[in-house]
Amino acid sequence: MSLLIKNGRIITASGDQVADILVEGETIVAIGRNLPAGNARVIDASGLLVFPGGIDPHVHLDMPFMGTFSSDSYETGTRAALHGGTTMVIDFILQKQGDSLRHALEEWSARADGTAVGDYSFHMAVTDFNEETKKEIKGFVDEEGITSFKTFMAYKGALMIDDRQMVGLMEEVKRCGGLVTVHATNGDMIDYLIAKHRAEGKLAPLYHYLSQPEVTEAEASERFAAMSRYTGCPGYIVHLTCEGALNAVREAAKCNQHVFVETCIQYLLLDASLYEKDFEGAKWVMSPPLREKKDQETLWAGINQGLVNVVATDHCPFMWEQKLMGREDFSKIPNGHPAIEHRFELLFSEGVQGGRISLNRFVEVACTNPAKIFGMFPRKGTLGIGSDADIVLLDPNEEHTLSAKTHHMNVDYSAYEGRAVKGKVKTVILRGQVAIDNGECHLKKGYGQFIKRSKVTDHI
Ligand SMILES: NC(=O)NCCC(=O)O
Ligand SMILES: [Zn+2]
Ligand SMILES: [Zn+2]
Repeated sequence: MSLLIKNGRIITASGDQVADILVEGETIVAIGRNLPAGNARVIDASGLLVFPGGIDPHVHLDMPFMGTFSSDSYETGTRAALHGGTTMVIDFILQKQGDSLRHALEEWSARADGTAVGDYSFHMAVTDFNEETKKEIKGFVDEEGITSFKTFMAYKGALMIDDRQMVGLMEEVKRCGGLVTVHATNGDMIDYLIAKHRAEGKLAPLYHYLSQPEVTEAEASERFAAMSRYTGCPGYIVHLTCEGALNAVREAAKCNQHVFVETCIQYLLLDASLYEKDFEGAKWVMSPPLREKKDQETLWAGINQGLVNVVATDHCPFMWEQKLMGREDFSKIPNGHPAIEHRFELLFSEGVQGGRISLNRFVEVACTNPAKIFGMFPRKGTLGIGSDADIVLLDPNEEHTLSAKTHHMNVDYSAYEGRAVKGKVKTVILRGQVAIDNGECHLKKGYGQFIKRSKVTDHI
């Protein structure tokens, strides 16, 4: 099937032009003025912005975590993502401590294969690095197209690895041509503070926040950057939230290191005052927690300074019933919040319409950098001849309000209830197929493809 998208304002990380895009099958074959339609279905994009499909490289779908599962499946999560202009996500496989990486891959593939509506890939989370795990890394990079390895410096006793394992993993990942990503907070310090608050009977969601002060993130980010510098392994810090942690990266950048930074939409827009709402604060219990207004300013500036490379979501939704598991004890509230559907529009509304970032910068952090850093560019993350036809048409002037009553995520509350947004995704195309049009999804469960990624050494 052919598609001709006519007269849209096409925005890439470096371009801005009014033109047409011709799609044949799954691929963009021409971009120019007054392209002939031939037999193609014509989509009029006059007055609309035309972006590459959004890529959210940090989501948790159907994930076993804290005694329950995140509530969006690959079907509901990727469909909701498409509604909001995100055509591809990268999820996390979690190795069980004492078990193999391969086994975890099989378990995750069984949940995702044939169910995703949008495209997806996996990061491999290494929670137990040993001689056996070490032997598996090369096969993931060379054969599976899974080239990024996630680590946790927190969640002590569950997912956390120590520095000995981190350095060993980094050496092996560098040798194989991959990238190590990290949840960078000091797990021992947090473990101590959680125990202290519980012993003092301080059990409300507010104490989740007070158990993870800024210093826990700044210290771990600095330590991670030092280990990345020593081993020469490219690093990527996920969900960075605060000034102290970004300053650690600023120092690392002076050494010309590859330490990439991701923040998430919630850390740009929401702040820790939400934890003062008694148990309702559980809606925003996530790790790291929301921070202060001054951190939001630092993160927006970090985007413009090129220090913050990616804006993701860390989408990890739980039903209110699941959040109630921590009614009597903040440490039992499943960590995470729902956002996969809203990242693209919120970043456009608050970032571009709010005058904080340019249109090109918007595309860079929401589409292009995730594709480049994770080895999918230029197939994904841009609008170019030969790229996958993953295309978003957005009306910059349409205003709407976010609500659990209208969202498509499988979760019964909205972390952004009542929030006004200026800019609405109207049409989404995924690999040449119209996925979303006027609020309706036209793709079936199983259309989403697993996307193999290239070695990091091929593109850094
Ligand atoms: N972030 C969060 O609170 N939940 C998901 C797991 C993680 O990314 O740490
Ligand atoms: Zn994390
Ligand atoms: Zn996460």
